Amino acid sequence: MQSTFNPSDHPHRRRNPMLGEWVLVSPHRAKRPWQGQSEAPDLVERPAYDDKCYLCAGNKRISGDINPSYTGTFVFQNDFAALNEQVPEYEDSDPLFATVAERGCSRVICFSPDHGKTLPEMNRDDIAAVVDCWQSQTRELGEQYQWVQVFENKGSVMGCSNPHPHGQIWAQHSLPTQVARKQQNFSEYWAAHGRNMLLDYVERELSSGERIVCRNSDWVALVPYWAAWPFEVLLLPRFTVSRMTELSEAARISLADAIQQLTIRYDNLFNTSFPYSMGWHGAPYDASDHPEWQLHAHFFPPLLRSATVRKFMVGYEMLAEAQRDITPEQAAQRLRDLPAVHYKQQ
Ligand SMILES: O=C1CCN([C@@H]2O[C@H](COP(=O)(O)O)[C@@H](O)[C@H]2O)C(=O)N1
Repeated sequence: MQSTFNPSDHPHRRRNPMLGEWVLVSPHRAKRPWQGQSEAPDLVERPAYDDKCYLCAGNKRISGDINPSYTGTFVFQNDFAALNEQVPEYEDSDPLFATVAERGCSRVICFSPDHGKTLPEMNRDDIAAVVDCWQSQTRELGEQYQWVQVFENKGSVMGCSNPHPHGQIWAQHSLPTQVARKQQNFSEYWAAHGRNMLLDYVERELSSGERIVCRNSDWVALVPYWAAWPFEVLLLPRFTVSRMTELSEAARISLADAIQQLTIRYDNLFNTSFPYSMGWHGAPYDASDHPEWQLHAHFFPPLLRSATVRKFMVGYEMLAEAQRDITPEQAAQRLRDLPAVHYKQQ
């Protein structure tokens, strides 16, 4: 047995300080042969307009509403909303069957009228228009709700029900489970150290460099030390900002650049439209300033070793804790070394 511990060879656990959870890292497992399920690579070239698409400009949605001939982003109320306002008050604090009525809203944001262009294929100004829309929607909904969840499910393998590039915005009165847990851990870190956890973390990562994927003057995309998904990325600001609504125009433009750099690398990893679920977390919309919070985005991609082999969070991960094969450092290196030009433009 090797006398000294080597994190690139030896199984070990890493702790996620945002969620207070551990991840099992088993570096040697990445070498095992794969004879399981293969995902069909997404090599489909989509047209700029599809007359059967419910999200395309000018088309009729399932509700019978006609989409406007939009030329930028387009936001509509989800016709199958998971949350709505017409809910009577109800709360039962039974220790085994606690229940509370929840009110909110669900919206869909079409990134652009182009049915075939995902974020990595859009130009930076059009990505900045998506960022502006995230900000304006969050500002509007943050007036009424404590929590606004901006997210995108990209690719059919992520359960995305419509290929037209889009995201969703759900807003609600309660703090969802993951957010409440972050609130607790950020507050405890602030109380113990008098500093902001993610500002400390981003400084440590920038000085180490080994998990950085790409960066610009305002933002850094990195594979977090405690990443669970193989090519999971945390997108962090290098400046103090606790909510999406506080981003200046310059910070929104540099964010569009960071998103473009990251998602191009993602597509270049396996020369396919790289599936992921992504979303933003920032301070809740309540009366506090929340100096313990930093705005940040998570990218959770399922692919593991090719356009057709994905990681499954099943078995051990459902019963014990998240587990990964390649280390975060190896994943970051793979992404960092990829070309900055999209494979379709090469
Ligand atoms: O006519 C439609 C089609 C899809 N939708 C909504 O668009 C959303 C697409 O998002 P997903 O691809 O992430 O499922 C989905 O939640 C679905 O309910 C409408 O609201 N109206």
